Amino acid sequence: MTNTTGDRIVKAAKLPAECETKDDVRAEIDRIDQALLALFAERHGYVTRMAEIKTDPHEAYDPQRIDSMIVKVRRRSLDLDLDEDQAELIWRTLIDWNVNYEKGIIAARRRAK
Ligand SMILES: C=C(O[C@@H]1C=C(C(=O)O)C=C[C@H]1O)C(=O)O
Repeated sequence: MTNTTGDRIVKAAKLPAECETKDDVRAEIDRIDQALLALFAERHGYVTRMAEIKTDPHEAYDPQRIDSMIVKVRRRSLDLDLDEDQAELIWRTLIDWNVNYEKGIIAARRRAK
């Protein structure tokens, strides 16, 4: 299911306005978190593959790629009425972790040679 801008959205069992109790809200949050986790896991598979393709630990940090991603994240947050700073913080935290993850994989592979 996608929205008008072509973004994949998770079908809500209840829309926010239809939630009458805290448990109603939490059930929907849990449903979305489950979908987010699956997407994070899928994304991580590509980050791992990227670590296999890169040959130098210094390649792990790609500032141009990161800057372009943050521009897109902030712009799409605006379109989705999400706080841009919150979105940027989430993505920078994710990317920072991935950079260190990639560095570790690349460095370990080089040591093993
Ligand atoms: C996945 C990559 O490696 C790093 C991790 C990134 C990410 O988690 O999106 C983005 C840039 C890189 O610093 C990449 O170079 O595209």
